[in-house]
Amino acid sequence: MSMSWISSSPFKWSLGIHFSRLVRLPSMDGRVALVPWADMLNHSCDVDTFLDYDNLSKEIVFTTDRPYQPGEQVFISYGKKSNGELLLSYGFVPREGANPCDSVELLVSLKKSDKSYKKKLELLKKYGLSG
Ligand SMILES: C[S@@+](CC[C@H](N)C(=O)[O-])C[C@H]1O[C@@H](n2cnc3c(N)ncnc32)[C@H](O)[C@@H]1O
Repeated sequence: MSMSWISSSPFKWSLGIHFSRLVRLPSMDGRVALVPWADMLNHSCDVDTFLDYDNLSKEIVFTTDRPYQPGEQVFISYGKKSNGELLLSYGFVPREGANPCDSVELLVSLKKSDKSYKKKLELLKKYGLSG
């Protein structure tokens, strides 16, 4: 299918808007929405605030984990994501040590020709590290 009717700049802009501003709604099976006022909220690893769809009021509701003072910046959690996930999805990384959810994925491969193949495989399975 030809995509020549889409010029690349508006397309990239739309993708950027979509990926940096969409909100996942837990009570709607993780469906996503663009919520105009919510796109101003920055992420903090220290808060447990979230947005969700309220079926009773038919509104998007913002729930905070504590009271806020007038003028104080209100943060939201974009989810328990590693620094790599935050960088790829939102283009920023929390300062060093600020993200308790940071993790690194390690891919371990095992060759069948390895003389300890069986033993290593057993151990990987035992500790839930085998795919
Ligand atoms: C939903 S928007 C948040 C509002 C945005 N800061 C603004 O000025 O409109 C998401 C973007 O805000 C920025 N952002 C959010 N939280 C941040 C943080 N803790 N540190 C640095 N940049 C952050 C990132 O560029 C991210 O892609």
